Amino acid sequence: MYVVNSDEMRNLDRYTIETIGIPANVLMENAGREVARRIETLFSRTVSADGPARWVILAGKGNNGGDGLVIARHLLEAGFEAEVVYAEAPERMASADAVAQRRIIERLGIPARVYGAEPLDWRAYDGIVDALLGVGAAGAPRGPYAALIREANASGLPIVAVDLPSGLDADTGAVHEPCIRAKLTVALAFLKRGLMQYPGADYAGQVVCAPIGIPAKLADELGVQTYVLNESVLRRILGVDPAMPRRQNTHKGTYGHALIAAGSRRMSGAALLSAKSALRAGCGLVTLAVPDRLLDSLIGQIPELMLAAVPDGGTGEWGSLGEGTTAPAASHDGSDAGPSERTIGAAEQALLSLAEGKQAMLIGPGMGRFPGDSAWLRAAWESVASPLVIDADALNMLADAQNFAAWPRRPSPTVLTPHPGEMARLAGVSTPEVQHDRIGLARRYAMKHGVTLVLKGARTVVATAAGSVYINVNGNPGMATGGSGDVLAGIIASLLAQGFTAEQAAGLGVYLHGAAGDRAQAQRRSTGSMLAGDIADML
Ligand SMILES: NC(=O)C1=CN([C@@H]2O[C@H](COP(=O)(O)OP(=O)(O)OC[C@H]3O[C@@H](n4cnc5c(N)ncnc54)[C@H](O)[C@@H]3O)[C@@H](O)[C@H]2O)[C@H](O)CC1
Ligand SMILES: [K+]
Repeated sequence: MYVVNSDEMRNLDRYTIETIGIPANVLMENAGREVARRIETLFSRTVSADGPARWVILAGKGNNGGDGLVIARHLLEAGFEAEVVYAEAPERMASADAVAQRRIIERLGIPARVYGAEPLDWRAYDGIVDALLGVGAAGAPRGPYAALIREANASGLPIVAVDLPSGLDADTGAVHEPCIRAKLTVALAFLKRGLMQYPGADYAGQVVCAPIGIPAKLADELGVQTYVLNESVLRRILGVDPAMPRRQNTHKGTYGHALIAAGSRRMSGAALLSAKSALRAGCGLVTLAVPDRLLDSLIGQIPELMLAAVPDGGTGEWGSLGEGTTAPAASHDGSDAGPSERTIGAAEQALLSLAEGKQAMLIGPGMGRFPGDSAWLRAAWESVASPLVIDADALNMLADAQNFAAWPRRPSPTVLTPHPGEMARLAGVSTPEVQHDRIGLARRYAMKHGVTLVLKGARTVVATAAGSVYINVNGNPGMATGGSGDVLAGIIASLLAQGFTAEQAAGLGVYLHGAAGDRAQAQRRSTGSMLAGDIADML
């Protein structure tokens, strides 16, 4: 359930060896035996009645290679044939523990050779163990490492990666050229971040985590704050029950009232999707505030929903503020604020008074952009007392606000739910830069701005202001469809209205959203035909 980066793994490793006193060679033995055991369970020991399956172990010069040598020994013991191919001359083994393993291999007479002397005949093998590079790798695989990776990938044989596929960046999930394409990756002691984000997750194949004797509680003690978002983490780390049981003696007021400011003439459906999802996620009441002209068209579409009209000058758009009062603008930095004062429109006043007495507010789905919107958002940012979810167009208002970093911290929770494009605008980087290190970027942004950040996309990342990160692993590509984000934003607002903290609401919300998406896929038996409304219906 813990996910570590390479620095954290090195610290855990060192602490276990030096402070706890478990010898490094014991960890290496455990690692090799655990990987061998997985191979024994998943792959046949025999190719025919009279011949054992033959595996080749590609061994690098570090401890990852040392693990590989232990694997060779255990595979032989289990009835496989095993052969070692060193990436570099064995005299160049970099660690004392790997050297010790090499001597054992030599004494046992296990066949071994150095890559490059003569061409490898890959047809002689039934499987490959990738023990070339582990968490000690730096940059793209070089020299014989790169050549071996290319040949292994081209062989078509099943590859089992030790700790992580060689060529994968353990910290980000970015892949170097070349990178092992594994069928199975056995992560040692803890999952590495790179295995949990794309494209790394694709190269890792099936991922299992094997215990090697490093006590899990050390991760907590050494400050690891990154987790896989599964039921056990929801319960034990976030302190929520995903079944959301209710006490008998409760009423709708117990579950909070959410206000959703959303929709415009061309995107009223986004507002309905958010509102429906908020209701389905369990809050007691939901009020949807829309530009006045839209209101009639929404009546009766969701009977449980309450509607509120915001003055729009007959346009059906936000921001047609109409007659307003004047407020000092000294604290406002929005690009449209006047030098000394700013007009508060009737729409803004209507919305702020609607927000009073609500337990959560969502701003953004289908809202569109309008002149002065960044300053408008800042007014909500400062005036709305309840927890706030900022989604979709409202995120772009935030991105366009001058000096968002200097906005005051909100006293109540704030959740931002960008997709990678919106995240790029918020952070002032390109979308590929966001995708290159989603966990790192999300965490830095959340900590810098004191918000809870939900960076959407396959393997959604939830990052908190305190530096915790949750990586979601459920959901499916059917959820890559218009309106899916509106559903998520509605769920999170609903959970906030019910009194969950921002961290709980974002984590549980992302998990429930993915679980509902998986149910929708199961019911439709297809990802292509899934609609966002199906996700809302499956909540
Ligand atoms: N989790 C644990 O506590 C244990 C992990 N084990 C295994 O050890 C590796 C990490 O071992 P380390 O020696 O630190 O590094 P590597 O084996 O990953 O390789 C480093 C080695 O390779 C050279 N090198 C680095 N980058 C490149 C490159 N781009 N191209 C070519 N060569 C490169 C570098 O010079 C080093 O010599 C961990 O993943 C586990 O598999 C322990 O066995 C048990 C305890
Ligand atoms: K490896």
